Amino acid sequence: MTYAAILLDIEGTVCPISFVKEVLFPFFLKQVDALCSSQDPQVQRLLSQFEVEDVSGHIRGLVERDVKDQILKQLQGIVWENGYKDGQIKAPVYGDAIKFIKNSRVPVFIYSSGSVKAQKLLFQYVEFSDGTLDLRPLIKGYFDINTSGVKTQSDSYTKIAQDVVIKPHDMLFISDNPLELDAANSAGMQTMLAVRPGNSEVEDASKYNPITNFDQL
Ligand SMILES: CSCCC(=O)C(=O)COP(=O)(O)O
Ligand SMILES: [Mg+2]
Repeated sequence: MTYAAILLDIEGTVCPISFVKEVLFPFFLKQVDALCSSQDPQVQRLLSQFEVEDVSGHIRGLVERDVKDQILKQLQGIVWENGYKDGQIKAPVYGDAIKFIKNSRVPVFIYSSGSVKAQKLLFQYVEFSDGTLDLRPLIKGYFDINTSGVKTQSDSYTKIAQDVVIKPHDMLFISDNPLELDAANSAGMQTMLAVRPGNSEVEDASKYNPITNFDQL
């Protein structure tokens, strides 16, 4: 497989799903009430876009159902920033993914449902030895549902390729989600399935070019 750029999903690909579901989401949920009474203008502007009476209940429901909602994802980025900055959160990026990003001979881009702000925080505070490692200088660009659309639609991948100024076929997208791989494939990208401990089992995984480790690239 030859490619000129690589596009990586986050959850279930470069870090475990359990980090998002058992660390990031609970951290956010604990702050929902404080968030809803925040006087911060950016937070207030985002909250006002939820056209519901029970904003706090609505937000909790979105998190519980793991809805990839643009407003929610921006609010999560704002809340997680405090957790990363005061050392409560460190991102457990897989060792093989760290090694791959460090040694990649092609530019590395990220595409996640998490906001670009949340993505940058995750790569700034990568758990490493007894401290953290900042991988941001090695990441060429970030895409989210706000910049590029939802990850299960092929148009999103067409737009990303246009933004990177590359032919879709010259980009390799790796994700744990076959629906995302189908969408990227329809846009002409090459794809691989990330198979990691704790990921949902994928029917017919062999047809998606599965890898369990970035050393296999
Ligand atoms: C950027 S870290 C937060 C991850 C997140 O909120 C999420 O929904 C994960 O989605 P992904 O597209 O990375 O599978
Ligand atoms: Mg994923």
